[in-house]
Amino acid sequence: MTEEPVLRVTGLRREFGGVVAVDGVDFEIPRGGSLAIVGESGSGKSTVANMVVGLCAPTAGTITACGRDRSRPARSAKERRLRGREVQIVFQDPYASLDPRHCAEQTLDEVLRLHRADDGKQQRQARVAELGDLVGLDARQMRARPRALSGGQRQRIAIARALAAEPEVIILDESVAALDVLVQAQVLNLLADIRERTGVSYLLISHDLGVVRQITDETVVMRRGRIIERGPTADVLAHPRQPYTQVLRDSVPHAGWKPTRALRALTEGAQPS
Ligand SMILES: Nc1ncnc2c1ncn2[C@@H]1O[C@H](COP(=O)(O)OP(=O)(O)OP(=O)(O)O)[C@@H](O)[C@H]1O
Repeated sequence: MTEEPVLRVTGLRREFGGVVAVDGVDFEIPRGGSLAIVGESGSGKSTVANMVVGLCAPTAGTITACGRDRSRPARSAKERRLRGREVQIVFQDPYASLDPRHCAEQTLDEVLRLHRADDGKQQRQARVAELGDLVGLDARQMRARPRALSGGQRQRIAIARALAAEPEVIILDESVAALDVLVQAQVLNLLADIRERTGVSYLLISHDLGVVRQITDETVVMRRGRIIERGPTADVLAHPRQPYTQVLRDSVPHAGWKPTRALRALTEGAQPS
């Protein structure tokens, strides 16, 4: 018997007024797996992420995490807590999502109070130290306010905060997009290492195929709210079947990069040939 996927999404749809942002999206992530959603700006990636984590309700379709349905808003604080142990999200800008008055220790302690209510102060302190170690923050950094830390260090706190709830799935919504290349590489290594050590699954939202290549097993490509291509990440990147995916791949900026005619056609709404 095959194991139940940790996350399954079927027929997902979201409308905003007259705009269909997401239309008939299906995918699943096996336990410990890592799936990327790629696509140009406005293709519906973040709307899918927000529906999975529960920030936005689907117009239609189902979302199941750890075998439990989460397609409709949670009806109680207990249900919200339970869902928080299934799926967490890390956004692009940790500065906006971290409380500027709290150091990492306080931020993590707050999550532990919520999700490990039976633990005493000492157990929580030990767990906070463990989480700091896991994301590579030293004692000084754990006691500093967010504004005294670098972007990479702040993003490590955001990752530790997501891990504190011991979720089965972490959504990484452009989580390394704002970091410079060197720090981005360090955080990507860290994420790969965490997956190996904890068995957590990732749903990675990214427009950067270089990032996708490094930490995902499978990729789906979205265009105008629909999935147009899917497969193992290495195959999708090496042998894209859709012209759109080819254009996405070929337009990854590098030294001396100039937009191709196909990319210009795409951004102007025409079908690339
Ligand atoms: N709250 C909202 N109200 C109205 N329209 C929305 C809302 N959120 C998203 N949309 C629309 O839904 C579509 C998909 O947006 P979404 O943010 O999911 O795309 P994306 O692929 O994540 O883009 P980006 O990479 O730029 O973040 C867009 O046309 C967007 O304008």
